[in-house]
Amino acid sequence: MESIGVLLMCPMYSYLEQELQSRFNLFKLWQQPPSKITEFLKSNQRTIKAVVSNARVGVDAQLIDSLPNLEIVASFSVGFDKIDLKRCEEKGIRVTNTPDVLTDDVADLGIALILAVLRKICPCDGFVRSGKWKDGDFGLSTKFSSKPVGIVGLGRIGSAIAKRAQAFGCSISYHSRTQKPLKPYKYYDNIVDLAKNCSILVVACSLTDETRHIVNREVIDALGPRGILINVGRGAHVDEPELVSALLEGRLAGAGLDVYEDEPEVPEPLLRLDNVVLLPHVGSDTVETCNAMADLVLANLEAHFNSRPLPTPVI
Ligand SMILES: O=CC(=O)O
Repeated sequence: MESIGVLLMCPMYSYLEQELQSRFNLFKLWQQPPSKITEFLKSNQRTIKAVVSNARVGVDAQLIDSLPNLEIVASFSVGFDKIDLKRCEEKGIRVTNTPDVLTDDVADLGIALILAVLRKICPCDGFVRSGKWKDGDFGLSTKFSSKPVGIVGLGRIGSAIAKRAQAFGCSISYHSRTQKPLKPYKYYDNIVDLAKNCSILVVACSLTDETRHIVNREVIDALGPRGILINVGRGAHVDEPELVSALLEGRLAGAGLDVYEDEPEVPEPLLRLDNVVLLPHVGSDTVETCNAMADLVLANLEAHFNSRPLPTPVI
């Protein structure tokens, strides 16, 4: 394996980097000066047979075209919306991701965001630290248990969020492309109707052309001034300027966001709102899960180069 060239797109979890380094001929793209990247790719194009990407960086058609011996793209992420799947398919390049191992963490964080927004965890923490508690009580927040929760996308992560929210006594409904006959939750074929009928809307679907900006002004207005929006999917699921104006105008009660349209940029007005909880895209970032994701990336590469079936193929 030491002779197989693997191109790592950006700095990643150190354990993964070390293991790739010890098993393959590892190239680190970000260590090349931008003006030298074309030359670097040209001089190593014969050796590089695999690319390791992640949710933030992906792999575009230009890079794929510049690596004629590329056989596999292994993403250190469950989402593959930044990988040009069409180009990979055209060229017979395999693509893998890291599903299942991160489901619990992302679902846990979804629930944490709901609780943080409704129970005002961050402002409460600030209240204690600033010493304001000595001047009086904090005030009231909003109950989570038994609230109606609407989930956009009832895949692995959406289902795990549903299960957790059920344990809080919440009624669960969902919107997805097709109804899931085995799921005991109310289905809406229209996201606006889902938003009208819940007070917590959680986005947990994958990003596709159909789900880009699926949460638009109409959906936000259907959720209404007592509703909150939670996004653990992708920033581009939400029309961000519409979300910002709804929050500023009081047309939405709050939001808990782990993802943004233009990461790491976060719309500036959100930084001043205390009914919004902002996380830096850390849904799966626990030691346990990152170890498991790294092992899955390595297992996919090893399987591919030993002509075994891929553990978690996308294509
Ligand atoms: O966003 C994170 C992932 O896709 O794994």
